Amino acid sequence: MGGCFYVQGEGGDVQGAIAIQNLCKTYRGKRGKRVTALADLNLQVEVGQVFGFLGPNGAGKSTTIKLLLDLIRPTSGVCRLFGADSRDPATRQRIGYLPENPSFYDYLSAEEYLSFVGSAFRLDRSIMAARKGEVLKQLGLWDVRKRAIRTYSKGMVQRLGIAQALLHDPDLLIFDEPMSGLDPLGRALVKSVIRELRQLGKTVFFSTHITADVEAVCDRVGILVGGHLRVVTDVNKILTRGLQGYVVEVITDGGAVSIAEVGKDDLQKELNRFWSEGSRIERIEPIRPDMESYFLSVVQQVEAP
Ligand SMILES: Nc1ncnc2c1ncn2[C@@H]1O[C@H](COP(=O)(O)OP(=O)(O)OP(=O)(O)O)[C@@H](O)[C@H]1O
Repeated sequence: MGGCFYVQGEGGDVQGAIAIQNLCKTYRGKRGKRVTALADLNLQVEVGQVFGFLGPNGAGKSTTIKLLLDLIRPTSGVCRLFGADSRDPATRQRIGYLPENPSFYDYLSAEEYLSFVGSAFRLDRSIMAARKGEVLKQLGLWDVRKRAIRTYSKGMVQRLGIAQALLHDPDLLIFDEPMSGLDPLGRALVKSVIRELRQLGKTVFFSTHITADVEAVCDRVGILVGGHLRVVTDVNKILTRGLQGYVVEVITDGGAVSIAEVGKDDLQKELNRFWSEGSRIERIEPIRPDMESYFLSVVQQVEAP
């Protein structure tokens, strides 16, 4: 098993929003058995990036996030948030956090719960009122704001989890599987919230095992497998490299639709042939590896004997 592969061409702020150095976490499992959840993690996330932390189940994603938030202690290593030690409680003021399985005081309404969160962050009364309205509307919870949380669906609870993370207008959002439990509408909503956060210059770090979500919203991706960070790269670099060929759809002289796969060096030759046969070119699409095939290839490399 090799080390982490940092793809060339990345620079930026030395401190960054997140800087993780030599982070290790070993749990004591059943009968004192040691479980190495994270092995020597080094990772930097720049200010303003949307970073997808991708990995299969049990890869160590939640462990990393809990370490970043000082909810658990590392076996060794350090995490820095905007240059400050993540164990410093003052860093919390700049972070919004969505846990993996959010659960709230469910006898409260969303509005009451957000007031509780706002007071924990010592938000000024008028700012709190304005922010509560903004995030409730942003997450589609305005109409149900006075209902007890226990009457909410799973997706509504998840969206409230994101609303409470945004309430104090933090600079860094750390979301543990933000799209989990959401229907397609909810997923689209959360993706648009993440894009809005990027436009505001916020940094978003979120864990997921859903490759399409990384493809849809992330600037950068880190792939974690079995506690080891395997790759950190720009999402665009994965999506634009490795052209394998083209799908060409043509309408023949006789009006029939024909779809052909053409090798990446044969496009011009094949187009000339179609034209000479009197066919009309309807569609040309490049065939490239998507995030899913890239992710699978990284995981399979690790699993290969
Ligand atoms: N409190 C704990 N005690 C013992 N082992 C633990 C504990 N928490 C996590 N682990 C183990 O550490 C490893 C990493 O778990 P972690 O929850 O960080 O992974 P994950 O990538 O978030 O997984 P998932 O996508 O399933 O949530 C797993 O083998 C898990 O069983």
